[in-house]
Amino acid sequence: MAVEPLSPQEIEDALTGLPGWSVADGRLTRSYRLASHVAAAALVAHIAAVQDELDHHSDLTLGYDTVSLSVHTHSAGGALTAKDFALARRVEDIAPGHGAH
Ligand SMILES: C[C@H](O)[C@H](O)[C@H]1CNC2=NC(N)=NC(=O)C2=N1
Repeated sequence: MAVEPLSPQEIEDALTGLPGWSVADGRLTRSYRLASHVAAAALVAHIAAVQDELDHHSDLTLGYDTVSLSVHTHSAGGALTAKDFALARRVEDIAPGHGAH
């Protein structure tokens, strides 16, 4: 399925519904802080499952007590698309259950 790049206005509008997320170097990105390394690793595993479900994958980085995501859409030439924002919204849904903030 072809997925279209979002316009700058569409990106701005989508970001207003995603506090904590920003666009850096053309990628949609957010970092979370967790209570421990194991808690952070559990969030990574949960995000990985969501990404497989959506068939859309971020660069996902595990730190000591942090998890960072950075995503754009390869199949749209690296543009930001609705798929990136759909993933961000799903991650926002699950992150609080891991104590992420
Ligand atoms: C074949 C498979 O559907 C594609 O490779 C998917 C997998 N995950 C993906 N993730 C991201 N971020 N962009 C893509 O274009 C993409 N394409």
